[in-house]
Amino acid sequence: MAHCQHFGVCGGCAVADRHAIDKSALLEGALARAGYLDAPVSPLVEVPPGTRRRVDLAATRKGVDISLGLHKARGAEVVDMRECALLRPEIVPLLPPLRELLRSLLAFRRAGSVVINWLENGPDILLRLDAEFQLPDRKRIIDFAKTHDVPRIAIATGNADPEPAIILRNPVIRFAGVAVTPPPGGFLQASPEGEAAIVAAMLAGLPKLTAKSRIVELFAGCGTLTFPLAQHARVEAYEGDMFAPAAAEIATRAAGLAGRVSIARRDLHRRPLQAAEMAKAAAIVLDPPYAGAAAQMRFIVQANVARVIYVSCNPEALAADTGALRRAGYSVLAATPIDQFPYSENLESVVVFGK
Ligand SMILES: C[S@@+](CC[C@H](N)C(=O)[O-])C[C@H]1O[C@@H](n2cnc3c(N)ncnc32)[C@H](O)[C@@H]1O
Repeated sequence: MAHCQHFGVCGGCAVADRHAIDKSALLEGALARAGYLDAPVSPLVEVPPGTRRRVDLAATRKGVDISLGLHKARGAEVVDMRECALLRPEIVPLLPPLRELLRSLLAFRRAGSVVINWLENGPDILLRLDAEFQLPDRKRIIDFAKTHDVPRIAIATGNADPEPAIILRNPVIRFAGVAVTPPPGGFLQASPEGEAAIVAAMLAGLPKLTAKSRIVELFAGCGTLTFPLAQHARVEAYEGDMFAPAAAEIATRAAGLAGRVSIARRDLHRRPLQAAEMAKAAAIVLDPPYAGAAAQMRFIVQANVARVIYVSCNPEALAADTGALRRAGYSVLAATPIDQFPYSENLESVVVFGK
């Protein structure tokens, strides 16, 4: 029996047995391709199913039929999600009323998406649809939020920036005790358990620090790693998203950390941080998007900082990016594979480089 009725059709899961993919071998292979043949790879950290708090669902309308779910493994069609072994259990029961809401919206013609981030005080929802939201739409969305106790529903048409349609209360997530209100649909690690494993491996990889130590963090999102790092050193963080740095900045001030954490918006592909800007840091932590950090790596190598911690969600990008570290004389001090995406070929990992 497969773990889900949609298995084999839905693109969310590639295998029926999570252990069918050797994730430690994926990390070993990536590091070998970067030239690290005997890297010390730790045992796999398994993240339990039923813990995923973030999902980006596709929605389609064909006549009166609304489909809301993930795309098929092969093909663009949407598999109408009735169950999911990976999502936290509160999310799937929200889908039938969400389908009804979508059916009623004039802003939904043919295709859209629904991002759900399940935060500390409930689901934070972003509806991205293909027509303008009308007054009746807004009223229905407000009713939905009240009926289902949804802290915030934001809306966007096409590629426009999201705007909140209703905020019942500020949606909140805490990183190392610091309360952050992420932007609508903002990036979060997929599960609290995966996040905790990433943070633990990252903190274990820090060098000895003093009160004056400074850590440079690249691709910081809205502070998932920033605030845990700030418990150990001053952190200078950079992030390219339009809204996430402001969310982290507001949280920084509210937590009284303004002297310890700075977060700036910067497109690190177009305007990578230069070597001189990272020099004298005690460590560089980077957590790039799936495509990796190609433009940034040359300057990290030039900065010649003794410790580089690379958090990766894509072994291919990890392999491509870190060959330059090996050629510059860095060794792998620790490598932790984290199965944050069970039943899929994706792998999260934290690799600590030192010289
Ligand atoms: C894997 S996420 C990590 C975010 C954060 N470290 C966390 O754990 O939540 C990658 C981040 O890189 C950001 N990003 C993508 N392209 C970027 C670019 N060109 N410059 C800077 N940041 C970028 C994304 O917005 C996202 O926040």
